[in-house]
Amino acid sequence: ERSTSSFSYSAYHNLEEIYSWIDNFAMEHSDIVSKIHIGNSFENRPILVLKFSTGGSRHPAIWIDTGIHSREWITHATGIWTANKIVSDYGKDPILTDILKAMDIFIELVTNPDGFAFTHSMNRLWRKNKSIRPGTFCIGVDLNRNWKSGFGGNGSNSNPCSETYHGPFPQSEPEVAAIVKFITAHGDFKALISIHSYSQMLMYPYGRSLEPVSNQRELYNLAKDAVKALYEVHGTEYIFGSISTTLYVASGITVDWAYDSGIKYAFSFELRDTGHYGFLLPATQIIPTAEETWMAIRTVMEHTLTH
Ligand SMILES: O=C(O)[C@H](Cc1ccccc1)CC(O)(O)C[N+](=O)[O-]
Ligand SMILES: [Zn+2]
Repeated sequence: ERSTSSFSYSAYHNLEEIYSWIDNFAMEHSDIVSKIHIGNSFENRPILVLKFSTGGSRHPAIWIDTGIHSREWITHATGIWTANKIVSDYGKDPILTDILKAMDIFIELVTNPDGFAFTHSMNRLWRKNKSIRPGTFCIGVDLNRNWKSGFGGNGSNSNPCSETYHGPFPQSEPEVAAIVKFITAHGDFKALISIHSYSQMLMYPYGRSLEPVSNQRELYNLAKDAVKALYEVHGTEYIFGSISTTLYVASGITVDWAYDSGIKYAFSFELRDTGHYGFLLPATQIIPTAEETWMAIRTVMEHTLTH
């Protein structure tokens, strides 16, 4: 009996439960799934990535990260359900099967493990990582402001006590540096999807400026198609557009770094809801959220495969 079949995909789980699920999941699906240890967090927890591959040495790749902000629990839960969806649907869903025959998918489920552990132990609304440095008593860097692209610009803060503190220098945080090292060494990522909550938005670069990216029209139309596919599942309405024009200016963010590194299909999701529950989204909404989000993710993946 597979231990992942006793795992509840409709409940929130703590770090230990997720890490043991990752181990079991990779073992039980070893034909297509492998677990990669890409580094360690500030408090020395392992940073783990699930790789989905049907073989081939040089497949172009797609990156998905969840939980970069630790309080956004719906994102880890959605990522876990999505991982299981991929192994369940491979060989059955022709679109996914085509994607996986040609491309590899990498999912980092707990992108901020120290912060995530802290949301379970001490502060449910913790956002940043848990790094500490001389000169301040305030803890943590906003990992979605620590990337090199636009580092230190508007929409990030140099005050270590700020929730959007960008850190002392780009990639100062091990959680960011590990991803940069992995994606750069791989060298053939075609798409990146960084998943946040909440607001119900699908966004693309830039965050650091109002200037449109070169393939803005393509990204706009892809986001429109993805949001439509999402809506058709449960009627959830998303807005979409560039980060700076749809939400606010934010600098040093994941998707701007990805785009500037040549990943032309870079997106950020803001999952459910629009503020009623916010970060405290009830577990009853995990599976409906994951089901609708999958349709948008699959739309982005399919476009990446065919363009
Ligand atoms: O400010 C943020 O990093 C996200 C918005 C965002 C998401 C992706 C790229 C740039 C900004 C908002 C959130 O998901 O963190 C929710 N929040 O403000 O806590
Ligand atoms: Zn966030």
